[in-house]
Amino acid sequence: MAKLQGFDFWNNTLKAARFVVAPMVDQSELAWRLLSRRHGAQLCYTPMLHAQVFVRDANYRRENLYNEVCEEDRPLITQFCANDPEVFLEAALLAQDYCDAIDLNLGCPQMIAKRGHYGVFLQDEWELLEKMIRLANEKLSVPITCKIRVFKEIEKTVCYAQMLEKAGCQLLTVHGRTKDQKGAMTGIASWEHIKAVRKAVNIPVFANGNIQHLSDVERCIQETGVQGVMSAEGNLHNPAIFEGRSPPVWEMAEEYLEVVKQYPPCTLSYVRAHLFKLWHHTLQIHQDLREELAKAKNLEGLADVSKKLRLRCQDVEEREDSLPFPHWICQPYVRPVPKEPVANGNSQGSEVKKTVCQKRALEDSDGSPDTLSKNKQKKRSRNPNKNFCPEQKPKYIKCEQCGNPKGNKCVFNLCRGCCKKKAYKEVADCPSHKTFFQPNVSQVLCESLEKRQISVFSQLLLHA
Ligand SMILES: Cc1cc2nc3c(=O)[nH]c(=O)nc-3n(C[C@H](O)[C@H](O)[C@H](O)COP(=O)(O)O)c2cc1C
Repeated sequence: MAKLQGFDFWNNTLKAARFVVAPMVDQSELAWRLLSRRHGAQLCYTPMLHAQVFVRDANYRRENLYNEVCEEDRPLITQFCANDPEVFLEAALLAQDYCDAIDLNLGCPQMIAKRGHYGVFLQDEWELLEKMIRLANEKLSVPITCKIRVFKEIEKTVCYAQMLEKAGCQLLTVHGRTKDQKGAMTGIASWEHIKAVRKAVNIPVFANGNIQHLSDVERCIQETGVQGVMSAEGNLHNPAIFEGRSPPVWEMAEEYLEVVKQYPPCTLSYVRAHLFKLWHHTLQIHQDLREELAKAKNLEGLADVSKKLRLRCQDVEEREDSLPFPHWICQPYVRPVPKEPVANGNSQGSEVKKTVCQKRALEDSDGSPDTLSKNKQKKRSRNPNKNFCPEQKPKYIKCEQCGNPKGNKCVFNLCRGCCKKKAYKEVADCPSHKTFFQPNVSQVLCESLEKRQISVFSQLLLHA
């Protein structure tokens, strides 16, 4: 049968899915996808998989895709990060029989993506992207889709989307944030950009960003004209988001734990992370259980903590059920508003505007103290004088050979590694690096004493 394309693919294979669970590393695993589907999600993505590792490592393939195959988990899109057309194709060929489409991640803005040269860091390499998508579209039996971030300029974003469509992309997810809107500077996504892309291409478009309630989904579709809406953090904090319900957290937590048991194995750290997100608000109050949750060694341990949280909530519920937003109700995670306005002005979503969300600072941001990433905030709490401004960092004198900082008093003006090599080669000492090759006087005395003792001892033996 001929491969379905664009709207036919969306209508038939994806069954015109409107409610989509985002690809989420360590979080959109099978159990979570199944839970989300039970509560209204119509399409899910696997977490991002690394194409090169997928090709070379059979265990990685089994653990992250093959062993997760399950009838109820369709339609499913497998997402890869890749930067080489051949490798991407090879990985996609190995995955295509286990899913309904292959997605290329062009949105990841994190440091790890920068180092690995993938995700949003391919945003300017149109020729390479064109090649990757064209080859995949030609050779795969399932459609190829892309998930992108926007450029600051709407026109450039539109041209980018058109280029991807022309290369063979059959469905486009547009995350309405730029490459720099990450960590503490996440801010609001621009639906203006998404709307412009929707108008300019002839393939289905999913909008991503600013989705915290079902009302956001409906407004987004109305304002942008997209086919569907993708949620990541909104879904993690309320897996029933697409039902338009805000159930008690324990209902979702217990159902999730049941699914985990039913579909083993599920990595314990994923389960723990889900429980931390679900119970986020309650754990602000019952801080003592936070540590217990962090330290639980197995699924039963995690379930026990979850149960304790439920009992405490139910206890409080009876006494304080007049609270407008009780902490035990699934609800979005509201982050503090960044002090600086976000570059991307034209953003929508009245409810979202009130609850501006800054994403977790997973990636290193290099901003001011107001916008320090979580990692840097932790470092700052350990050392209040820590300075993250690159200009104000102390300047080190460089090793003459490799450019690393040189040892303070190194006699060769080198770093430890280079100094050791030089000292060894030249049989020379560097007291500052404690490398000694020239025997000193006491060493010589010791050695000769030792020799004398040995010879006396051997003579005694001879005469014995
Ligand atoms: C825990 C977590 C993991 C994520 N992993 C991925 C990923 O594997 N691939 C990807 O394209 N985006 C990933 N993202 C980004 C989301 O898919 C989404 O684009 C982003 O969170 C914005 O959507 P939201 O406003 O609904 O959270 C991740 C986000 C979160 C919170």
